Amino acid sequence: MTVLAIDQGTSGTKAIVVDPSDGVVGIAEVPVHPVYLGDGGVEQDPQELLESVLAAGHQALSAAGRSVDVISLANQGETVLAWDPATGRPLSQAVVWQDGRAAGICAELESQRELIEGRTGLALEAYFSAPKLAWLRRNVTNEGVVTTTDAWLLRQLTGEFVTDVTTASRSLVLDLDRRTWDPELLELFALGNEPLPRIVACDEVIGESSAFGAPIPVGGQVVDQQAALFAQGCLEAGQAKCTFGTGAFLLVNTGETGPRSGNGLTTSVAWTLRDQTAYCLDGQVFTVASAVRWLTDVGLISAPTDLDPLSADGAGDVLCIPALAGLAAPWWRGDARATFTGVGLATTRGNLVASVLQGIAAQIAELVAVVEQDTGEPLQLLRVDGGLTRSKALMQATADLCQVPIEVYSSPHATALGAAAMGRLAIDRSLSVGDAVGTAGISGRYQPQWGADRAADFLNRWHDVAGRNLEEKQ
Ligand SMILES: O=P(O)(O)OC[C@H](O)CO
Repeated sequence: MTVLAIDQGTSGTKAIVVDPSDGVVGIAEVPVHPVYLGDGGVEQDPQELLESVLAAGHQALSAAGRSVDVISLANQGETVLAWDPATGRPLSQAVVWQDGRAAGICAELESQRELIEGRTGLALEAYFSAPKLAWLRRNVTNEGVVTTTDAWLLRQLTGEFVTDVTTASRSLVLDLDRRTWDPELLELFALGNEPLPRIVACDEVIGESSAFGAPIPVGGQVVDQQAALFAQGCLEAGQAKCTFGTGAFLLVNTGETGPRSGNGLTTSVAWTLRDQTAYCLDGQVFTVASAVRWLTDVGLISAPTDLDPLSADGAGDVLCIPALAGLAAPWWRGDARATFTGVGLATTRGNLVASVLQGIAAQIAELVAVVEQDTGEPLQLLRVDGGLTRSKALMQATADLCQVPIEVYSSPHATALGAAAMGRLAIDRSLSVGDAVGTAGISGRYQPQWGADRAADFLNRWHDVAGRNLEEKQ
């Protein structure tokens, strides 16, 4: 069964054609261009998203030179828009997951925090989709429907009005244990009268698409992070992956139950496959490739390939909290901003670059510590994927500060491969979940080179600076 898997991400859309015996036989990538507004807004042009999906799909298919049996779609998770259900025409810009403008809507619901967080497993934060949907209704339009981008793209491809259960679990209006829309929460966000997409499993065939020629079934729909967790073969409780993309996203499989984190992580549906649901705990670093793009924009590096040579001499006395778009789990301070401390006349460009990489790794180490607290088990191994795993300096800093061995996934297409495996499960009911994923190849390993004391000392100092930074903002 050959699959066209499309990974519609924040900075681009990737499409791959995967054949079970020949592997990836066609690849195409089309960039998309988020616009960073001064007020914390981050928007995308929905038409650009759709065109990128169509262009990447067509290009991958023509590179592969063969037909496919199913089309799969991984999506950004929390990016939303308003659109006309009759025509599919967008009625707003897409409001991107990094957009902080719905923070006021969350603040208004402060007294309901416990109820919302307990029922959804999430944090009452503008990052998730329902506050953004409410923001669109209040500030942009009362017309049409408001949904996450997957529901709109799937409508464009198939004519169906659906979202998958993993995407719904990133909304703040899903009852996580029942996996149904929650009327009480919808009322709280003033979304009670909105038509909502039907929630489907990740391995459901939702319809057919003629967007790429002859009609092809569409099945295998999932949030991009969950797709990568699946591709990395994290099928057992306790197995974890971190994807280094626009942000970094650490997910740990928790098995058939969705335990609520007492420590600031969030809980989502990892997938529903073969009528079985798996859950995951997840923590986020909002800016990783975004931080590297910022380093490029301000002229500290000319391209991501400069990261390793420039940071070779280390950060010196410089400590960086790279909170360029706020701090996510476990702090949940969207208002935080980046700081550099310890900068002196002898500080070099390389010290600043190294401090940003260390700051990213420190945030991941904070997440690992919370995962260990929540699960009561030390993490044995962290599997990683995503473009920035090419930075050996960043991977080594992550191994050093997390004090965990790291294995780098051998393919640069983890997310698309995860969606493709779900697509195969959708059209081949005899295929098992384990056989659909196969064995993850490893292209690199990193062992911690720092001792535990050195890592703890660094993290204590880093944590103090982060804490002072947050106090000053209060
Ligand atoms: O577009 P990516 O790959 O950076 O991932 C987006 C995240 O899933 C947002 O939560």
